[in-house]
Amino acid sequence: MAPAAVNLDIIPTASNSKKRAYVTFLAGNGDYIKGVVGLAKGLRKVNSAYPLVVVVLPDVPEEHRRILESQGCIVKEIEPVYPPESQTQFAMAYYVINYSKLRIWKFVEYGKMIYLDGDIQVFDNIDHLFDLPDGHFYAVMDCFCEKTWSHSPQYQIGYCQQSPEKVQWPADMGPKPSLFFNAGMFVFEPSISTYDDLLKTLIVTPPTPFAEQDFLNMYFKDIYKPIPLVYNLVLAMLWRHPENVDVDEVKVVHYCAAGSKPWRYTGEEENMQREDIKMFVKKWWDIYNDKSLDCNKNPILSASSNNINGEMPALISDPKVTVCAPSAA
Ligand SMILES: O=c1ccn([C@@H]2O[C@H](COP(=O)(O)OP(=O)(O)O)[C@@H](O)[C@H]2O)c(=O)[nH]1
Ligand SMILES: OC[C@H]1O[C@H](O[C@@H]2[C@@H](O)[C@H](O)[C@@H](O)[C@H](O)[C@@H]2O)[C@H](O)[C@@H](O)[C@H]1O
Ligand SMILES: [Mn+2]
Repeated sequence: MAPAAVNLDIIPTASNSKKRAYVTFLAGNGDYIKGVVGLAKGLRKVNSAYPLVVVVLPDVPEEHRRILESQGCIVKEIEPVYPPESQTQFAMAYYVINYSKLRIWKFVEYGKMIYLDGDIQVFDNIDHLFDLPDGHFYAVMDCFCEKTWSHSPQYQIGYCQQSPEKVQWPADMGPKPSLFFNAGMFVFEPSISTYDDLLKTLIVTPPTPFAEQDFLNMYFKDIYKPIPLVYNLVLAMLWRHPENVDVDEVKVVHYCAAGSKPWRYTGEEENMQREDIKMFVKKWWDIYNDKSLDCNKNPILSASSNNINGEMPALISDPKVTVCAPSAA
């Protein structure tokens, strides 16, 4: 049995009435912009009530920032955060830029935020996660079975927290490691004191292969609470732990398996010809290509609050036209 996740049916409503937002991260002038545009459209499709803040590094071209703004995103530039110098090899060389995610703790104009990687898509509304009680760090448990984990003792002995009964943690390997989350999706509360402490701690923490993911796991291990994997389906779960996955229940998909990023998908890599993978890649493209989900800053819509009849303008109820400013923005 996998460790019990928080039961989302019985969560009390958080008292926190401060602003809320989704936040994602964009670096470079490559094709991740497509991922973020897809995400913005996906959040709109499921009627999320909260805006998407896109944190960009200075190397994101002006043109890409304009595209994001035209999609209704709030673009905020941040300075990169670099890890201390070391000889460590990251699981992927580009993970070095991911420490910049730590800057999002600075956004205290928001009481609570949900971080989503740019290679994530939402297929169902997850706004209710903002109501989770304060004081914890919520995320989905990761899987240790893919080759990117080959540096770890877990991988070497075939242990995965997703099916801990298959290979038990051996007593002679010391205490069982704490639960480990995937850092592509998490619910957190911005805080200046946490932000300052994160950066101070980073300076004295040697980098490890999963970069900021390892660091966040270490930093938040005492307040981490797992949430069900429907909130961040790491695609490798489909072939590593199929008994844990109900494809029809999945709300959030994380295209992190090698070869699965929809905008780079060729179908050639291992597992990429699976029907479930092809279905999720197609579903991503359907959202990305759906023109009715483009943010349409139509002046008629923005005049709606002045409507003299006190009625909703016809356009608002027209399903082909999308209001881009979320109601709670
Ligand atoms: O060239 C890049 C590489 C990464 N990212 C951002 O960093 C996140 C983490 O990288 P990625 O999702 O590729 O890692 P994975 O989840 O596949 O391990 C991405 O989702 C993007 O939000 C980016 O903007 N540009
Ligand atoms: O910088 C570290 C990165 O680590 C994560 O990568 C994943 C992914 O690469 C899979 O291929 C692995 O199998 C999986 O376990 C691993 O966690 C996050 O998704 C990403 O947002 C980022 O934090
Ligand atoms: Mn990712």
